[in-house]
Amino acid sequence: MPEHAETPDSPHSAAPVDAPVILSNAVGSFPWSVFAERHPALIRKVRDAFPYGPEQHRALDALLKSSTEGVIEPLGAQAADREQWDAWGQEHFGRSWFDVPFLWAESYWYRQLLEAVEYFVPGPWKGIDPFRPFKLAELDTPEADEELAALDELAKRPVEDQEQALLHGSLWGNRADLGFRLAAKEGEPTVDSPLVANDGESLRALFAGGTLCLVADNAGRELIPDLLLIDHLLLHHRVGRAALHIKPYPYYVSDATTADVLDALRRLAAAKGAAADSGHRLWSALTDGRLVVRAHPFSCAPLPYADMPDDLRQEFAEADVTIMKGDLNYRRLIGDRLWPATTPFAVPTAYFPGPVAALRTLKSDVIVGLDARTESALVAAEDQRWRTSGTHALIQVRS
Ligand SMILES: O=P(O)(O)OC[C@@]1(O)O[C@H](CO)[C@@H](O)[C@@H]1O
Repeated sequence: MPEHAETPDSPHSAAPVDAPVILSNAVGSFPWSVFAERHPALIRKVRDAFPYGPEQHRALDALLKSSTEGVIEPLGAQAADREQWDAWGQEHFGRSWFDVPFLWAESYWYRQLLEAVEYFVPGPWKGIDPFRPFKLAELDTPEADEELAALDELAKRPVEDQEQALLHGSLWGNRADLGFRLAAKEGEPTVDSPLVANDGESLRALFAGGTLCLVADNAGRELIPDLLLIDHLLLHHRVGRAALHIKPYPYYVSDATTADVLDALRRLAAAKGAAADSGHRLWSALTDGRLVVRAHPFSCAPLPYADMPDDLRQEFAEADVTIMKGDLNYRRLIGDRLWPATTPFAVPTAYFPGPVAALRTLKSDVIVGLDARTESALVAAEDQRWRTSGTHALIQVRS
């Protein structure tokens, strides 16, 4: 068993339980680097982006110290979601951040970051998203302009080709979330390599005029292609209705919230040509209810989807297909465990209440559904770096 994993299962987990849960305590491992390197860099970035007062700086200092060399503390008694977090994992309080499940620890770290900047505290900073400047900056780049302008050419191609291109746009839009970029070396990642698993055709076969749930990941240059894909599917009656699941509050740096959806829609509507047309159609779809935005509290839970509450389970059960975007949703979908990479995708997703697809670039150790040849070729070329480099991607489906 790898050093940074443990077999005892979380008391919450209803998922198959054979594979060890990932921890962060092996120095030099990917999860270790998130706590030891990525989080301190993120705190620096957030401090630089806002003129926070002395109390907030002190709280950020305390979080940095606790999460690198201290232990996990409960939320303050005044926090409205304290009971919720106790229920989600009070057994982890008092332990080192590195010694509890990586998924739980990372989620709770983001909750504590919001506490430090007073995001939930009544007062002037309430509701100020510490990541918003970075998300907005992404929408205002020459690359974003080019991507939107390319839609005019795409609109001239056959509808099938458009769908294929928009699906891949949504997939590769996941490549560079801000947390990832904080860790990546200059210029990385750049290549769209062949997919390591590609169930794209099976996914497209599930677009049969019913309901799509798209569980979004990052704002900015990932959310825009997600919205363009939804617009295309609605326009061509490939789906009749879409539910876009976003986060109820800022999370994992660049994860999309309602405010980010609105920024993306405004960005589209203010563009020219086909991009603006999409923006206006999406606006109408929201107005007439063909597109709904959902911000379920479980979207920010530190747990796998195997533990989802009944109302969410019901919603996914009623969809023709649920698309899970991104790396974190993948970890939550299959469980943040060191599965053998050749485990069939259908095994850890067997609990999911309806057809489910993952669109993900590979940015953490977790993976299933590879054929043995693909895994050997990746290992021969890159040792284990392919798991976390963000240069590989997959589409996996369980119908
Ligand atoms: O979910 P996303 O945006 O694709 O990726 C999130 C991520 O950058 O954050 C986690 C580590 O901090 C990993 O799951 C992954 O590397």
